[in-house]
Amino acid sequence: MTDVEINHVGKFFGTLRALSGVDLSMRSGEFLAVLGPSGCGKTTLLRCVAGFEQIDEGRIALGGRLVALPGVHVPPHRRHVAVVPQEGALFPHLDVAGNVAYGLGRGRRDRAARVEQCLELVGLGGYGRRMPHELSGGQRQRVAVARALAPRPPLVLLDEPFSALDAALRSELRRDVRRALREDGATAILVTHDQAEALSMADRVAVMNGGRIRQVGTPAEVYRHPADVWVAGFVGEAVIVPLDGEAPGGRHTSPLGPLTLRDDDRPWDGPMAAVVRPEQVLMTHRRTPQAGRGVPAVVRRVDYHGHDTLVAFELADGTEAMSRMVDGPLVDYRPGDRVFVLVDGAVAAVPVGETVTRPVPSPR
Ligand SMILES: Nc1ncnc2c1ncn2[C@@H]1O[C@H](COP(=O)(O)OP(=O)(O)OP(=O)(O)O)[C@@H](O)[C@H]1O
Repeated sequence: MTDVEINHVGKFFGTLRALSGVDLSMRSGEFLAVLGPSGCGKTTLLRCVAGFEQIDEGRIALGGRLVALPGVHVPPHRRHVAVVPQEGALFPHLDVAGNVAYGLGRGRRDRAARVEQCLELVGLGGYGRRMPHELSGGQRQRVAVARALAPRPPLVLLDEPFSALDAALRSELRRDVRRALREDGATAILVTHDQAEALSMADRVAVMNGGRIRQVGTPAEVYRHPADVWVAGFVGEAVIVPLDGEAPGGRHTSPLGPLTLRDDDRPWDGPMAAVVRPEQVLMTHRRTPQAGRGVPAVVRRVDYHGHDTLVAFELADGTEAMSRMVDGPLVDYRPGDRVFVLVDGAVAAVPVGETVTRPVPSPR
């Protein structure tokens, strides 16, 4: 296990600034997801931590040891870091056990036992004699994770390791990999553009855009208290409702009806907006007592997802928004239906501007 300190790291590719003032602090055993859209710099950040790229600004320390500083660069093999790439890249001529044993010293007495233990951690106990071409894509990724864990690296870096897999396999593998890392006590950084993956796996999520960290927090913090409108929209679906800018808290009127703001203590500087999550929008066909104050709307689109349904609707003033409801017999909406909507519970208030507004909290 190791702790990670990334201070004000900057990285250029020629004139392109790929990373800018990146600050991140992780405690030993923590699982951090770096979440951001394509091209935001997350792989570059991972490569700087692994030692595959040199940094131009700032510093990186792993386990209290300085490994990167402009002009100072500890090479990857001396950083004690394991990387699980997008597609496992197993050695095709070695069997599963040979792949997993690859990073273990030849003389290790517990070699075979450790290999089997790692295979069991990833749910592949007994697969040691199979060749990589005899495995499914998901099984190959599991072997890649087992291979990374085998030498007990203090830090494991995962670069979109599930992106090539189908949805059902992905969620199963996420759970198993999360458990394996936890049981092994590894500190881990996962890079992903998939918000569900980041929120479901990580202890904390660092949301990145344009080479900068926009917010760091627990999954619930970044979802419920996004730092700004951009983070709100990237981490889950959001209906953004401009606020009038008068009062710092309390109740606000909006096209969606009255809104109660959650972040009452938040400084109110510049234009602000409310972030309404679709699951907070209740929808009924009739004005029930619960939706007595409901606002009339017309259903425009219905996206059925099995476990839930996302209904897009339009208010009288043309505002478009969404309601998410758990699938059930009462969920029966069609485009053109006249309905009533109501926002249930408090909502976050966020600055509209593109600036970073929250300090990066330390995990300690
Ligand atoms: N070796 C390189 N040379 C020049 N530019 C690069 C290099 N590697 C990355 N970049 C650029 O740096 C920026 C960040 O790239 P990076 O791969 O870190 O993004 P990312 O968030 O991981 O994206 P993706 O999810 O698509 O992999 C991009 O604009 C990319 O084109």
